[in-house]
Amino acid sequence: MAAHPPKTKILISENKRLQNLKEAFEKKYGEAPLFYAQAPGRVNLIGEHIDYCGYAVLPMAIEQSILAAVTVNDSKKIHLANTDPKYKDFTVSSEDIEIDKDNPQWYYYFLCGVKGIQEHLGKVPLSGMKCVVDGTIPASSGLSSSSALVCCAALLTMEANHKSLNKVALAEISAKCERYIGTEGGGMDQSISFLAEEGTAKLIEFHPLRASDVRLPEGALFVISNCCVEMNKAASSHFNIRVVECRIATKMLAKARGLEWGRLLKLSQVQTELEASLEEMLRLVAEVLHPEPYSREEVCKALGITTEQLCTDLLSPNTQHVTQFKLYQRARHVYGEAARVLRFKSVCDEAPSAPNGVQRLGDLMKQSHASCRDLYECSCPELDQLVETCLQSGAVGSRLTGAGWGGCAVSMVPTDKVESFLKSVRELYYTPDPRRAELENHSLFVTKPGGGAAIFLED
Ligand SMILES: Nc1ncnc2c1ncn2[C@@H]1O[C@H](COP(=O)(O)OP(=O)(O)O)[C@@H](O)[C@H]1O
Ligand SMILES: CC(=O)N[C@H]1[C@@H](OP(=O)(O)O)O[C@H](CO)[C@H](O)[C@@H]1O
Repeated sequence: MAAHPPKTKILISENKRLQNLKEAFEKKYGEAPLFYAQAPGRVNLIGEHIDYCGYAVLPMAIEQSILAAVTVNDSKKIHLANTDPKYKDFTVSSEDIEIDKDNPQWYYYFLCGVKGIQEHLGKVPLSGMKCVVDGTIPASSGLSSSSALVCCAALLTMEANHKSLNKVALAEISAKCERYIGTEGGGMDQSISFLAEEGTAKLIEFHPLRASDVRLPEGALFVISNCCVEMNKAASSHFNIRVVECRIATKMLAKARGLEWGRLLKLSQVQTELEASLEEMLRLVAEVLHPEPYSREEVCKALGITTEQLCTDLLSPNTQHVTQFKLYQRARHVYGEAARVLRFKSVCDEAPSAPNGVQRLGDLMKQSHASCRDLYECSCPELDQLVETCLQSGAVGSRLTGAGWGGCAVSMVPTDKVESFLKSVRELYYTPDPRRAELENHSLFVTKPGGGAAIFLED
């Protein structure tokens, strides 16, 4: 049976962040926290925009996290505050949780987690809670700050209501309930936030959800750098447009091969039904789809559906305006990237010192970035410039990580070159631009695989 998130006793006075949070909580509510919950962000090493197509991804948790201090009462009110003054206080009745997709405020992410647990427990009345949230994950930068917040809220709601669930169940509930905010993500972020273990990256596979250890090569470290452009997924339609394009491509490929296309939703399902290899799927894309964008009319004609059916069955609420769909490019990216994840994993599975291991992984990262940039079009000029700078500065591989359109790159750097790499990226990317220079402290750092979500009690 899958394990439950750890519950650890901790000396608050020996942990600066917990100590500061405890003081903020006491100042805000005039009482001491009962317990703390923490959920980490993640960096995805390879496998971008393929989790929602059903394909395996390869992330690791990072040290940065969402941490919350909590007390419980019988008021049925949930009071939320944040250590960052830009996130305003909010109070809501636990019997009346509504999430406004058109206005993705920070507390709605929190309430996604609460609502997910409430529904799982069968709409039982929830305890009242007072919470202060403290986050160290740069927001809207591809390191999963939103999912860490959702996971933290789900975990603390379980604890506040004296219930417990295993990590897999919590990850599945959190992936499902984050969709209340409107983005149709695939579950990578919530899965690694709960299933991460210190010292190892994970191959996360779906249907059923499972995680296996991936031993990273000796002699290289992973460095995160933020291009300093933010992109909020829920406040724009970029992300859901890609989800919808993949859904339409699924239907078109399935119909062309005589499958029951009406019930298929993910590109991986077409592969499973055809019992084909990923290489064969890439050939199928080239045979069936054309590189020119598809109009709505062409999609409707090919599938034999009306525009109304396209809008209600295939488009999401925030993609109703889209008129063109790049099906060929998106499907090629997905099948190609799914194959790169498997190659990355098999290189890692070879002996840690296998010949050219680091170089081969670096090449896969470079190919992944090129595919995200050119086929999936989820990069941006600043992120491309940063990836180039990282390669010039000594990285063996570098790529955007997370949703993209801004945010972070992850680079693999030979351990003995890390110092010169950091110096060079600082000089070439951050120092010349005053805004970037100001953000550099939290924007350029070495990262190692961290542990998953946990509850802390004061010792
Ligand atoms: N420390 C935090 N406190 C409160 N809300 C946060 C915090 N960090 C992130 N968020 C919420 O998550 C949103 C970012 O979500 P999103 O754009 O999906 O980015 P990411 O890629 O980091 O998940 C922020 O706009 C904010 O509402
Ligand atoms: C919550 C959510 O929607 N997260 C999705 C998003 O991550 P981030 O916005 O980087 O957290 O983009 C990646 C792209 O690989 C995955 O699809 C993931 O599921």
